[in-house]
Amino acid sequence: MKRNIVLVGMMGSGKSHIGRKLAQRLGWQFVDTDRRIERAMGTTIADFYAQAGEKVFREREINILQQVSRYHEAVISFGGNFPMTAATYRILHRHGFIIALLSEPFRVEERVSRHIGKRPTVDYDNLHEFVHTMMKQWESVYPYCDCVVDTTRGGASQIVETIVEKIEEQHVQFITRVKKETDAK
Ligand SMILES: Nc1ncnc2c1ncn2[C@@H]1O[C@H](COP(=O)(O)OP(=O)(O)O)[C@@H](O)[C@H]1O
Ligand SMILES: O=C(O)C1=C[C@@H](OP(=O)(O)O)[C@@H](O)[C@H](O)C1
Ligand SMILES: [Mg+2]
Repeated sequence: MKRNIVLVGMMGSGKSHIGRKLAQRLGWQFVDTDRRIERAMGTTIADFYAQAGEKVFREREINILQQVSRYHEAVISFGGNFPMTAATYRILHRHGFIIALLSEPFRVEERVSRHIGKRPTVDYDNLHEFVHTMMKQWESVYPYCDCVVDTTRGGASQIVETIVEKIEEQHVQFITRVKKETDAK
């Protein structure tokens, strides 16, 4: 039995966008680790990253994983460079159905170019090469994910339905949140 759905994968694959829509479709809560960090730190990811540095940023992401991994009925989107180590994978996999999103390089380049400055680790001067390297890194992670979904084409609603179908095909069982009487009020 799983508790939640986690979305991982390269930047620009649509984790935040699709994650929100998937949560709406399921009537679940949506958590984006970037938004959590921004709320906790009272600043943007770009500013926090610039001030605190990569090591502290990754520690924050792992800390959020520890906070949210036991949530029920939540769709949780992680950052595109979230450290997928044996230790973080164990936590993700224990409670979460892990969905990796991937898109073809041209689409990733197009999407990450929309909000320059938002993603602090992107090398915009060598974007093509940067995306290629990022894809290579993610390739080794896909085999460990419960399902991989291509988000190059199709609107969000279509991709969400593909994900729902895959979950049904795999007969994934989720522990449902115990509804309190006050929920209905
Ligand atoms: N299926 C899609 N169709 C059209 N636009 C999309 C789709 N998925 C993502 N986008 C857009 O691409 C950009 C990057 O998506 P985002 O969800 O932030 O990706 P990630 O969180 O994986 O970096 C956003 O502007 C988003 O609205
Ligand atoms: O790890 C990183 O360097 C980041 C990845 C990006 O995640 P996305 O995959 O959601 O774009 C971005 O949102 C975040 O601000 C920083
Ligand atoms: Mg995102």
